[in-house]
Amino acid sequence: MQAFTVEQVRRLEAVAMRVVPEGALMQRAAAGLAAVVATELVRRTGRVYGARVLVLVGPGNNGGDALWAAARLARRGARVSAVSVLGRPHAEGLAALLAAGGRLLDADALGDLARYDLALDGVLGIGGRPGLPEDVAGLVARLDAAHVPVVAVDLPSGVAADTGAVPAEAVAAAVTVTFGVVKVCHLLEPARSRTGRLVLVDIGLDTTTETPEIDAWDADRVADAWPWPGASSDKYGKGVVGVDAGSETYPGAGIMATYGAVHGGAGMVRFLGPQSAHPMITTNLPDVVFAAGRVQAHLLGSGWGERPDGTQVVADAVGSGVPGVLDADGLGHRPDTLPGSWLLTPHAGELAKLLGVERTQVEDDPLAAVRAGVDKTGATVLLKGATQLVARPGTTTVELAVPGPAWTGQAGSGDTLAGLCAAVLAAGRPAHEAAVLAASLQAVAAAAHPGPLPPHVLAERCADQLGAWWRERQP
Ligand SMILES: NC(=O)C1=CN([C@@H]2O[C@H](COP(=O)(O)OP(=O)(O)OC[C@H]3O[C@@H](n4cnc5c(N)ncnc54)[C@H](OP(=O)(O)O)[C@@H]3O)[C@@H](O)[C@H]2O)[C@@H](O)CC1
Ligand SMILES: [K+]
Repeated sequence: MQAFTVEQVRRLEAVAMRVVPEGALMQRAAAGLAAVVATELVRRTGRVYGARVLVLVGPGNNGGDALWAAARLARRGARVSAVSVLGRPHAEGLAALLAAGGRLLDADALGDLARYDLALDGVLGIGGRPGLPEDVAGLVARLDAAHVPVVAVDLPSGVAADTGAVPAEAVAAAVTVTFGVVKVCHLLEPARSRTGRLVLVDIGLDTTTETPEIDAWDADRVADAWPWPGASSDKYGKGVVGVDAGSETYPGAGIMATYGAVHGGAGMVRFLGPQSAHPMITTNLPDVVFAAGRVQAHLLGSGWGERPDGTQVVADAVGSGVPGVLDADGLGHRPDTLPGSWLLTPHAGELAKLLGVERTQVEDDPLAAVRAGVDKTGATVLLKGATQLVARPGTTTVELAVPGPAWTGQAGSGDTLAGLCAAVLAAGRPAHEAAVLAASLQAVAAAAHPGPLPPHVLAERCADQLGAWWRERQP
């Protein structure tokens, strides 16, 4: 699934408008919206005829879409009330609703909101600035308190369309019906959670002229793209990972990174971290070797803490010409520039530090931040967190890993994820693919189990997930 910016949508719309009659795009949008709302009404109440629908109407075309859709529902017998909450409503849309038997009510004449079966949020669309005026926010809160499900038109009003930020009040929708293309806010938290179930209505926009802002992966694509070993693969074909992670202070990070590399399918793992981790690794992962030698991907930095020789270790690994993953404390030891074959795996705080900005700046616009990480370092960057984003040199498109359950945000998850990334990297995949495959595998495995599970146990579930995918793909 691909997502686009508001500016791109406006360009696509302008191109389409040259070949379709005036108003045609809005009619396509309204027809698709009405069909989704009708299905939703039947699912929730068993009927469209007689169902009560409240339409919140803003001043722009978003309100126009809502009104034209509401007119279609009114013609099918729904009892539709519209309330103009901001500016002047779309004139033709309002006329169509009134002609179809709908009503326009004052905001103070809405009565008990609990009697509405569903509300349509047509307040703001892609022309909206984040946040809602106080009285609109109040009405939205009352609908929420009355448990009235909201279908958002194009996007939940109040969210930032291009970043997914929710800096102030915003609608929380059960369903969002969007038109033409998916927008960034539908895919990135915190706006993603306010989008509910997303339905894309085709209005005939040709997206091939635009570079997508986001390329979002799903589980099937991950399974198809996984570097499955061939019949003649040996351990070098699958890839050897060299793990220099953990420290005497934080031996666990090295152990968990090793769990990730082993369960991510590495052909062999060399553990080059602290001595104190050896007994635990020997007991639980006896296939791991402790001798230095040929590796096809490095993993450095997780749990290093203070590491006096860190800069030299990173420089030597980068200088070897082999790709690698640089995680956590290792990020502070990176050289000025890195090749794109190296993957940095910061969380928001670490990326903020790398960029010399406040953490909130990364959280408010993660797309811009992850791209800035690439510009600053030359490397491929995986920004870890509630939404996991991968940016790389040479393209503005940011890849989005399959999202996982919130409980995976725990100490040690990042170490095992770094190990999973290194396993895919060692199998010969480019850094951006290693990042998105590994992050997605961890998320899918977590979603398949009632967590929370400790990170090293989740690493084992990742291997189970790979096994399940493998079996599904056998003839
Ligand atoms: N593009 C397409 O392909 C198609 C698009 N379609 C539909 O059009 C929608 C976009 O319509 P749109 O451009 O009229 O903008 P929309 O969001 O309705 O409202 C802008 C108005 O709101 C106001 N305003 C903004 N923020 C505010 C705030 N926080 N608080 C208060 N006021 C605020 C703003 O005021 P101003 O900025 O002038 O101050 C302006 O008056 C799109 O989402 C989709 O539903 C479909 O029909 C099919 C084809
Ligand atoms: K809306």
